[in-house]
Amino acid sequence: MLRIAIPNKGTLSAPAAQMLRDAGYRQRTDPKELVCRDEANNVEFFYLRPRDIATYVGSGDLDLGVTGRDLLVDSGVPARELLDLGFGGATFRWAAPAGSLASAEAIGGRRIATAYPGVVERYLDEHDLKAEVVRLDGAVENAVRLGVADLIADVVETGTTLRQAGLVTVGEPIMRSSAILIGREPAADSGASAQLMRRLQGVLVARGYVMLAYDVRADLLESATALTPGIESPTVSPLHREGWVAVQAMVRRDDVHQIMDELYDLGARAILVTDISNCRL
Ligand SMILES: Nc1ncnc2c1ncn2[C@@H]1O[C@H](COP(=O)(O)OP(=O)(O)OP(=O)(O)O)[C@@H](O)[C@H]1O
Ligand SMILES: O=P(O)(O)OC[C@H]1O[C@H](OP(=O)(O)OP(=O)(O)O)[C@H](O)[C@@H]1O
Ligand SMILES: [Mg+2]
Repeated sequence: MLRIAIPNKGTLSAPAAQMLRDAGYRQRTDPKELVCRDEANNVEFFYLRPRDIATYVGSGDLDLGVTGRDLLVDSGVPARELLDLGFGGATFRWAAPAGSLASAEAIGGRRIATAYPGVVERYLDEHDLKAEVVRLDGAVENAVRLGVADLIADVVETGTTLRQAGLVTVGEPIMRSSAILIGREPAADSGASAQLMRRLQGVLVARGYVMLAYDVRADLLESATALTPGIESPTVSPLHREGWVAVQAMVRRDDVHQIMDELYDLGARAILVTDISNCRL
């Protein structure tokens, strides 16, 4: 049975469970449950703190896990990223009181508060810088005004927490994070984990694409399919009406309105958009 770690609470917990449900897996119904067996799919889910997930996967005690890229890097364990899951996006950044730090190069010799010492130390090593790392558990934005640090390194999503603490970001992001599926290094080559990956990829495609269908005059088909080339190739079927064809193709959800406008201007009609609930490409 495949054993998978899922965040039990926090930012990544609900979207991770939803993505697994969308991929056809059973998930816990009570947030207090810490284990959920999905007999039909031969998978067992363990609900753990997101920060601990890389530890369990790196040690080989669990096969796969869902965590943040920043948390995987911070842990330093021998687990690797298998798939970007497309949610939980955030940047990890330096921040300090406005005007107190000219650039990221100026962090040398300062005191840095963070809940991610592994990420900060990796940056310091790579940039040949020395600084004091003050390890905190959370609410790191308070550290500067309370005097324990000169700057912080933390997760920034909307920037609201930084602004409220009177801090501004300094330099480029240290890293860009999102929720990822992680596995052991070297990879455990199991059919069940390949199946899970295919299912999750199916959900990602279904979320990113829609199915577009329209009717168009046959002499305009080449121009129309240039706008909707699909992933492999568009499906073209004859219509009862002489000289017209029906076309079906997947298009990126973000582009669909622009493409519909262009198809309409070209002369296509009966343009319909349908959500894809899942797929295997
Ligand atoms: N707005 C956000 N705040 C915090 N983490 C976020 C945010 N958006 C995405 N993430 C990601 O979520 C993960 C951290 O998850 P979570 O917030 O559950 O952990 P935590 O801060 O250690 O736990 P908690 O806040 O529940 O004590 C990281 O990978 C981080 O990049
Ligand atoms: O840019 P924002 O949208 O404001 O989000 C980022 C903030 O949210 C998280 O804190 P969380 O609420 O998880 O508390 P914590 O610091 O105790 O982990 C993170 O640590 C930042 O403080
Ligand atoms: Mg948090």
